[in-house]
Amino acid sequence: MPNTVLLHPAIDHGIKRGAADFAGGTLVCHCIEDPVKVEIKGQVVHNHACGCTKCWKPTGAIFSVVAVAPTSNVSVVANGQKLAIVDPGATILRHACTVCGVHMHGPVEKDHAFKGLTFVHTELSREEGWQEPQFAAFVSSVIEGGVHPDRMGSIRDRIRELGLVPYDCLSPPLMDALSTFAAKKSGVLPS
Ligand SMILES: N[C@@H](CCC(=O)N[C@@H](CS)C(=O)NCC(=O)O)C(=O)O
Ligand SMILES: [Zn+2]
Ligand SMILES: [Zn+2]
Repeated sequence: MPNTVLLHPAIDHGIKRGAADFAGGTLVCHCIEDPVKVEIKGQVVHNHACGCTKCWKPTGAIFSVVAVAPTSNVSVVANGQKLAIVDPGATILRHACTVCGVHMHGPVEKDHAFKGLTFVHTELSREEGWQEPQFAAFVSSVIEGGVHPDRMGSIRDRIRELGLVPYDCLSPPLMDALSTFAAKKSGVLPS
């Protein structure tokens, strides 16, 4: 029987490769009137599916698709007065539209391996050529979002079928970056 598990509309029909020379684009929230717009200069990196409960997902999706861009490449260009920070205590300062609920940009500003990067959802842009998702992160966390644990086998099978590796935290290079940051901070590694 074919695997009919739906993860996220941007990947459910197969993953489309991004363009190497992509110039960037504009994210637009779901408001019909006065939408918030966020401009990203250049390509994103580390695009991935995320199963955690904190990342924004379109209606019906069990995964988020989220990437990062250098914060200096990200600017709010319209209706920024509608944005509010979802959780000021979180590492990722997710700025959501207070009318439609869509998360528009999430900078990391505290002392952290990802400081200087902003988390963004490229599906909010009409431009084509954004980097495609590279892996699936926080897969087990979809259970915390309400997915029955019995579905995890077919969910991981579908992720692999799409050509992604399912991880229950971040990918090994990103986990290594977090641990390298911690080791430098504690003095175990020279900084
Ligand atoms: N199991 C937790 C995991 C949350 C989590 O750690 N999310 C990751 C991936 S986005 C993270 O780095 N969060 C930092 C933050 O939310 O600021 C959940 O699903 O709520
Ligand atoms: Zn909105
Ligand atoms: Zn997440």
